Amino acid sequence: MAERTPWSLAGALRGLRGRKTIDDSTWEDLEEALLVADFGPDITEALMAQMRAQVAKYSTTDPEDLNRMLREALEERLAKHDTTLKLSDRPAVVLVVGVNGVGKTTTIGKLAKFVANSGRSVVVGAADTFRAAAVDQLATWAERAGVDIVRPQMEGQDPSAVAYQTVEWAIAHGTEIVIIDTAGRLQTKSGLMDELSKIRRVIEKQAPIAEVLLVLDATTGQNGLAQAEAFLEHAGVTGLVLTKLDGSAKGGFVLAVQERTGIPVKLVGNGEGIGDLAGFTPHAFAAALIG
Ligand SMILES: Nc1nc2c(ncn2[C@@H]2O[C@H](COP(=O)(O)OP(=O)(O)OP(=O)(O)O)[C@@H](O)[C@H]2O)c(=O)[nH]1
Repeated sequence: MAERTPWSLAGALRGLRGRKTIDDSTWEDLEEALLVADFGPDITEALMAQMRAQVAKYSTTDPEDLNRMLREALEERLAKHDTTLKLSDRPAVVLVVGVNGVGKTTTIGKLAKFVANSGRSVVVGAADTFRAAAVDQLATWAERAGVDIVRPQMEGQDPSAVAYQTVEWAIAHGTEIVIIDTAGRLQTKSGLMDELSKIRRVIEKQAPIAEVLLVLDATTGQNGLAQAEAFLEHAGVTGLVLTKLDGSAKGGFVLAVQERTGIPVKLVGNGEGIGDLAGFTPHAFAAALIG
């Protein structure tokens, strides 16, 4: 993550760092940079208070000190959650959920490749039977990633049946990792949540669920989070995936979303290519954020 990113605060902080001393305009610029980056008012206020207190405590006037303190404060807050993917079960079943268009299918393709690259066998399950095109799209990604796929046996098959068959297939073939795609939208919210809980129940008849990953589009920032509320309330989410960070100026959203939901960010999507997915490391992210 060393390259320049649109979500880095480095540009916004350049003016601040270019000054000889910390003054009133430093604080104004810092506050604006934090708000523009979508940290949200609460975190912005807390960070501002923390930085003012630290600057006073160490009686520094050097903007470089402030920059370093900010990076350390962000890293400390980002590291409050365990951001590692838990894939030690065999099979390790990963359920991927989220509203349509956020990048679910793309993320599954990238994740399949990411896991396969580390030498583990993978099968993906096309349990988004709601849209026929979704199955074909997932099949294309599975092929690119060089992993197996279990498709519905007929159009519109019960998604939980596909999820069940995928896990069954993995157990029969000794496949280590199972990644299941789910529909983003049904007619009603309760229909969607009933379907998800049914998928969970049938999977758990055969294997525990290792991770439920909620995919969020970083370009929509905190507004997009509202759309995902039902998943957060009912889907048993264990980790967040932030997609489209490459096209987003909202680097602060990463911290905001983690603090607001209490759920760790486990993966970050940085582009449309199959290699554009990275695990989430607070130290590296804080460094890239501050620049
Ligand atoms: N720039 C960028 N684009 C992304 C990223 N992830 C996904 N996309 C794009 O976002 C669009 C939607 O991605 P999909 O994977 O089809 O989203 P989905 O959530 O599966 O959508 P449905 O299949 O409609 O439910 C596609 O054009 C992807 O190429 C990312 O990390 N960066």
